Amino acid sequence: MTYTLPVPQTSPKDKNSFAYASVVRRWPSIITNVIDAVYQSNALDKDASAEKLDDGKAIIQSLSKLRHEMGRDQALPPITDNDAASVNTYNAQLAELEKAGDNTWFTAPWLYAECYMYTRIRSYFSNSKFFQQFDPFKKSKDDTFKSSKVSVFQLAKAQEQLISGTTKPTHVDDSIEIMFLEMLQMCLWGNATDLSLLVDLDYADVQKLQAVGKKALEESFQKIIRNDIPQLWKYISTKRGGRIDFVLDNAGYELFTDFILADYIVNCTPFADSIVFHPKTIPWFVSDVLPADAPALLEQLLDAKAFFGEECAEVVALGQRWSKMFEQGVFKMSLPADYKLGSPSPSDFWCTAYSYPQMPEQAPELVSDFKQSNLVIFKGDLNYRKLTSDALWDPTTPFQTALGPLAGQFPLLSLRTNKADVIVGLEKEVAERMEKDHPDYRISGKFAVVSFDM
Ligand SMILES: O=P(O)(O)OC[C@@]1(O)O[C@H](CO)[C@@H](O)[C@@H]1O
Repeated sequence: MTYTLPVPQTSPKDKNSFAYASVVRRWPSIITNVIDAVYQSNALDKDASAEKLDDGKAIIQSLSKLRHEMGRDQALPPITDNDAASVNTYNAQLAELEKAGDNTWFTAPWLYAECYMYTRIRSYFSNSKFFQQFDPFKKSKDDTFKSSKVSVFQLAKAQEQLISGTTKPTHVDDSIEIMFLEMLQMCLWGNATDLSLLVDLDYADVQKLQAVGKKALEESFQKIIRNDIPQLWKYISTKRGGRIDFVLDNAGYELFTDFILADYIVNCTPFADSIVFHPKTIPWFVSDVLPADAPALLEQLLDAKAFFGEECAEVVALGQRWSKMFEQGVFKMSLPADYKLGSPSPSDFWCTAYSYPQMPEQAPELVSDFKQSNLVIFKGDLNYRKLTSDALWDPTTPFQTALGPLAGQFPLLSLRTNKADVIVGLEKEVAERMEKDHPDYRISGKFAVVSFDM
């Protein structure tokens, strides 16, 4: 049966919302950056044929038109993409929005319009001749990962110490519980610094959010305003063997922290023997992981000196161990590294505008697959927005209520730093205190929630 959401979704119609600020300020600047990436690609390719240069110019023209449309709050036209299967779902949803008169940039639900924007941007590349596999965000992903050098080196050293000489335990003790908690936190805060947010943060903020020392983690523990780790621990500590899935978020530093946690789980706990990582199928929300981003990260670690500009034996060792784990199938990406962007695949659902309560109806094969997993970890803000339908729930609404028909389907954990209006699962007293003391707690990226359902 089709799920009917009991509350409205967030919308830029509310001028006080983060959704509104994002449509006004962030999206145009993201489109400008894509234009710049295409321009640079043409400018740097000294051997480019006139045909390729014209191809790039046509994309730039379409992108400028898109930005103009947005600024004028025009109606969203149906998307035409020669390849992408998900385009039909966008156009069907758009037809429904049109009936309700909510089919312009400032009247469509924020989640729909944002997913639509990335799919529209993708369509220009997909329909081009020379830019079909071009990721306009690749350079910014790499640049930001480079600037995370301090935390990357620190984590690599700690990880090598932790893992070398460890044999995989068969039973659980207090030290595993303490370390597991720290690892989850490290991975959670790895989400704080995604690229689309960098529009609003300065470099010092980013460094602070990436701090991984013991003291920093203790401080950030206080900032987890809903914390289901005790419930998660009760469940996961009984698991032996099998697999855990990560529905990924950002490439670079966040993916590095995902690999650290995954490495720890398979080598230092009995909770799973293998990990499956789920990337996106098209360039998405600026910094989301594409299939090719995982091998690229391994290469960057293997050649740490060239990439980070400094030797670090532990970083290289991590690159070597993780490469081996991929070869052995202990780590696995759900799409191959040579996946052709946008081509039909079982992962199409991730780049639709559907929320996850619609997963049982729209992607039943994903639900069946996840039922085989010990735990599915959803990383980041966008996954949280989709888990909760990006709706205007009262903050004290139970997470399970917001999950709708997804609740109880498979064990799931959301690790999310708060970067959007939606929030659920808070105690009344916490919600009131946050509203009073930190009115921007939903969007600043400085607070987080860890939510679990099984
Ligand atoms: O999923 P992520 O990387 O944690 O966050 C995605 C994000 O940066 O993009 C949206 C705004 O454009 C917000 O939901 C959120 O702030």
